Amino acid sequence: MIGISFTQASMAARKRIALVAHDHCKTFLLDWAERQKDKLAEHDLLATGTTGQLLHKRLGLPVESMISGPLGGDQQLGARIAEQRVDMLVFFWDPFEPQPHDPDIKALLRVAAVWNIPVACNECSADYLLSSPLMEQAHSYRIPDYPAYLSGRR
Ligand SMILES: O=C(CO)COP(=O)(O)O
Repeated sequence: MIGISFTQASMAARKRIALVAHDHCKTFLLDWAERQKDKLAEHDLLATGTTGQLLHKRLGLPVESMISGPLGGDQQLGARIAEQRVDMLVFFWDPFEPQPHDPDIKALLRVAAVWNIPVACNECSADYLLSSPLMEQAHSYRIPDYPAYLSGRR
């Protein structure tokens, strides 16, 4: 990435996990979340609108819900990532159906890559993430050095 320098940030042991699923993938996410409930309960959960409502109903855990995805929820989560208020994204996006808010979805996935947060796009990768020893410990990771970026923008 030209013109961007990086710095180290600390990710706390307790993660802020964003959970999102498109309609045809919601059952997969809900079943996965129920299976992983004990692990998820150790972290803070947030989600797009419908996904959050369904997760709360299924798990009985607190879930901070944004607006529904097609109405701007993906963008809300993207903004939280840019503000370093989300540590991890589990997004079961639908590989078989076009979505009306595709630009928002791309933007969410892009900003997650920019800020170097772990992303799982399906059940198997989500299992790999949750089974990482890093889930239970604070660790440092690389993020864009925004003050350095800004001082170079003269
Ligand atoms: O569309 C979504 C993500 O792009 C998900 O939104 P909902 O959780 O509101 O269905």
